[in-house]
Amino acid sequence: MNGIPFVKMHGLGNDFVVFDGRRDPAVLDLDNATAARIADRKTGVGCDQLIVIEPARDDLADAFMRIRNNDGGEVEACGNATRCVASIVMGELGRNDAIIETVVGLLDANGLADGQVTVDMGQVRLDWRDIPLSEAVDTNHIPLSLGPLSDAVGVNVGNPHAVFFVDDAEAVDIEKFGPILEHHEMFPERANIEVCSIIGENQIRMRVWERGVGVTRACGTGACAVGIAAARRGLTGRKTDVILDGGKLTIEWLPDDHVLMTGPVATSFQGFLHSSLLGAH
Ligand SMILES: N[C@@H](CCC[C@H](N)C(=O)O)C(=O)O
Repeated sequence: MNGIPFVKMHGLGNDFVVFDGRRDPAVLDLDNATAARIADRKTGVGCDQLIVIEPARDDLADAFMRIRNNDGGEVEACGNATRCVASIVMGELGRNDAIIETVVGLLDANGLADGQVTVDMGQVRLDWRDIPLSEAVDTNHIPLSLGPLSDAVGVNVGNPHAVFFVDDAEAVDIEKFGPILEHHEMFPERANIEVCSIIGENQIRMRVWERGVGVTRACGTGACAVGIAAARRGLTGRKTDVILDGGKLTIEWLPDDHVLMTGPVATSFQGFLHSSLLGAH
């Protein structure tokens, strides 16, 4: 078969094209335009994020994971893809644990008996400079309003998130407000936008507009941000179930400020990338 092999995976419908750069060096150092062409659902393979597994840089890590959004831009974190990559690496190692390296650090992953994967997404950052925000404001009450959305909580889980609580998350036109908020001047690196409602004890319904993608069926780092935001506001405890369009993630904000995310991993199919999609590479 011609072309570069990839596997199409997803976490709760948040879908990925996963390449193995350890075996196929042609996928290392993709430029943004090439990544966007591959991720495009009309002209390419189609995915929310394009993932390249690379050799680990750190001796402690089992593999490095590079993450690009659907628009081709490289980003720091992707919770759902980390579970998928961890499941590949754990399979290779014949172990139930793996350390996945990203541009923001080392993430510990553990496979559970029921097939789900837990990832320690690292230390959460809550200072305005770290979200980052463009002004020194209380990140538990960011003064920002648009339509039915106001008073956001800022959380950085490796990547920037703004969480809005509303009475009914289903009623919000996220396609309308998401892109405006993603590009709001308050967020110098743009932001992922979560809209959520408390629907029971330690149960949160969440919808997401992802930076560099749009509406997705799930966002792992977004669910972490929502769990942390709800606990910061005193709306839930530190362990919550977050219900996304694609299903449930369990989030636990630990006393040392690390955040654990637990959820499923799925493989859709294996394919080969047509060389024309790699352009100059
Ligand atoms: N789908 C992801 C997040 C991917 C990156 C995000 N769109 C960003 O730009 O920061 C997840 O599961 O966390």
